[in-house]
Amino acid sequence: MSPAIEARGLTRILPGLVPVTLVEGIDLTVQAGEFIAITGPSGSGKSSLLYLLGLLDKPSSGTVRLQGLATEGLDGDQLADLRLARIGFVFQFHFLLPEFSAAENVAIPMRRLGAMPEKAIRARADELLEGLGLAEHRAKLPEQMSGGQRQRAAIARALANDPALILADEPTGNLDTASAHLVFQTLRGLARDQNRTIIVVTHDTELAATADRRLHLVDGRVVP
Ligand SMILES: Nc1ncnc2c1ncn2[C@@H]1O[C@H](COP(=O)(O)OP(=O)(O)OP(=O)(O)O)[C@@H](O)[C@H]1O
Repeated sequence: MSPAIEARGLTRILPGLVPVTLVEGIDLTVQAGEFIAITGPSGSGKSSLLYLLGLLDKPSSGTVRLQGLATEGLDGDQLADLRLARIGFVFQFHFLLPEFSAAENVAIPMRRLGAMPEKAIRARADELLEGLGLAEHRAKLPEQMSGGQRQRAAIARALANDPALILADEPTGNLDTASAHLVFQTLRGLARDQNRTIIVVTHDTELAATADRRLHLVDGRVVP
C-alpha cells in the first residue's frame, strides 16, 4: 500500500530581493495510521511544511505524493478537490463559522463535496459530534461553547469527508492544559482506532512526546 504522504526534497523559497527559505530539502514518509508531531522553535518552518504537505502551498522544488498520487502537475481546482476529499485541517483558531451551529459547521464540507443526500449529511454531522463528546452541543453557536469544545467541533468538521489525513497546526495553542490533553488524545485516537494519519504542529513538547514520531525543525531543516 502507498504511504499516506510522501515528501521528497521539499523546498520552499519565497522569491524577492532577499529570498526567504521557509523549508529546505525535507524528506518525509508517513504511513497510514501514524501520528507525527512536528516541533521546533518559532519561525523554524513548521507551519510552512504543514501547508506544503496539505497542498495549501506549492513547493519551489521537491514533490508531495498523497496516498501514492503525484500532486505536482495539478492545478488549483484539482488541488482544492483533493484537499476537500482527502485532507482534514485543524488550526490554532477554530475557524468555525460564527453564525452557524456546531452541526451546521460540520455539515459544510459534506455539502461542498456533494456526495451525500441532505439527510445523510445531517446524520453524519450528529454522529461525528457525538463521537467527540459534543452531542448536547450540536445546536450551539461557536460562541456558546468553550475553547476545548470549539476545537473538538473543528476536529469533527475536519473529519466530515472521512479524510485519510488530518493536519493540525497548533490545535492546542489556545487551550488550557486539560482541554489540550483531551484534544491530543482525540487526535491520537483517530490514528489508533481509525487508521487515519495525523500530523500535528505543536510547541508543546510534553504532548509531542506522546506522538509515534517527532520531526524536529531548525531553520527549515529536519534535525535529529
Ligand atoms: N509570507 C512570508 N513572508 C516573509 N517571511 C515569511 C512568510 N511566511 C513565513 N515567513 C518566515 O518564514 C519562517 C518560517 O515560518 P513558519 O510560520 O513556517 O514557522 P513556524 O515554525 O510555524 O513558526 P511559529 O511556531 O512561530 O508559528 C519564519 O521566519 C517566518 O517569519
